[in-house]
Amino acid sequence: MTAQILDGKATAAAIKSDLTTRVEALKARGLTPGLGTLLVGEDVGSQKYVAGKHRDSQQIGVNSLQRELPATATQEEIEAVVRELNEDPSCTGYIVQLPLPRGIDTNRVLELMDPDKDADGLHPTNLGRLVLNQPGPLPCTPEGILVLLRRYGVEVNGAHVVVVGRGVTAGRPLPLLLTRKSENATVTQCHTGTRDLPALLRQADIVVAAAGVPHLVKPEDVRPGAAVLDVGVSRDENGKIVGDVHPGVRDVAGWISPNPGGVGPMTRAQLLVNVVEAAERSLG
Ligand SMILES: Nc1nc(=O)c2c([nH]1)NC[C@@H]1CN(c3ccc(C(=O)N[C@@H](CCC(=O)O)C(=O)O)cc3)C=[N+]21
Repeated sequence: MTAQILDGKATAAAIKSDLTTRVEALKARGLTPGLGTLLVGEDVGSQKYVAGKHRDSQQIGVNSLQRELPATATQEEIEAVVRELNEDPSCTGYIVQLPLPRGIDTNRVLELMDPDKDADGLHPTNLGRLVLNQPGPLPCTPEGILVLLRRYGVEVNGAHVVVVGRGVTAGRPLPLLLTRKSENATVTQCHTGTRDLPALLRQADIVVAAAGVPHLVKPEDVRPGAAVLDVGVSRDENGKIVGDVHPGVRDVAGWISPNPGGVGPMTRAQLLVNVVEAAERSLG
């Protein structure tokens, strides 16, 4: 069997086309949404993602506000930019690209953000809203994964989803989304402390690999016909992306998200959804 491709690039393009109409409507009401990014340091991967986010924004008519600080920036300098973005009315949503340099208190920076401008859905208030089933911006990678599964008709209701990884942007919030009544999945969360990962993977209808370990999920660990989503963004010595899913999984799985071209573009699309929705909410 060769897996059906969960095409994140095409799905993201469809989402962006829908958002273009909504941005035009906002502009007609006098509000042009603006996406801010704060990038601290010179990490090549982070620079690429941030550049991609601004390219996407421009495509749908959203303004870009790019803020950059050197890796040597202090806590106070970073917090000053966050305050500036909170107060700037032309910035309707923004993200602080993670990770921040060592020595910076990331949680203090994230808590300082205006939760209503939190385009990542990672502010403690918004993660709290998610736990409490209250409306708010959703974390982009988990929501992007759900939208991709929905678009390709992968059954989530009643499915056993095995999530590998417990990072704040993907692995930890994803089970919160999947176990809402509206999605109704059963989730097993695995991580580096999991005793027999292959045994759990083999039970999964859907595998989400978000551990950041190259080729962690092997073909022999995947149930034939399962859906496999690759969130991994490790890089090899040439700077090429290496996912958490072994390429051989393609011959076993029923659905697979390519990497690049799968979850990454969906993450970026959901970021724009959050920016547009925040702007819509601000107009009431
Ligand atoms: N505050 C914050 N929010 C994030 O959402 C966030 C973050 N920090 N830090 C780092 C991770 C990683 N991440 C990616 C986004 C898009 C692609 C993406 O679009 N990748 C392209 C390929 C890009 C390439 O080839 O280099 C693709 O998959 O097709 C990848 C990775 C967001 N992150």
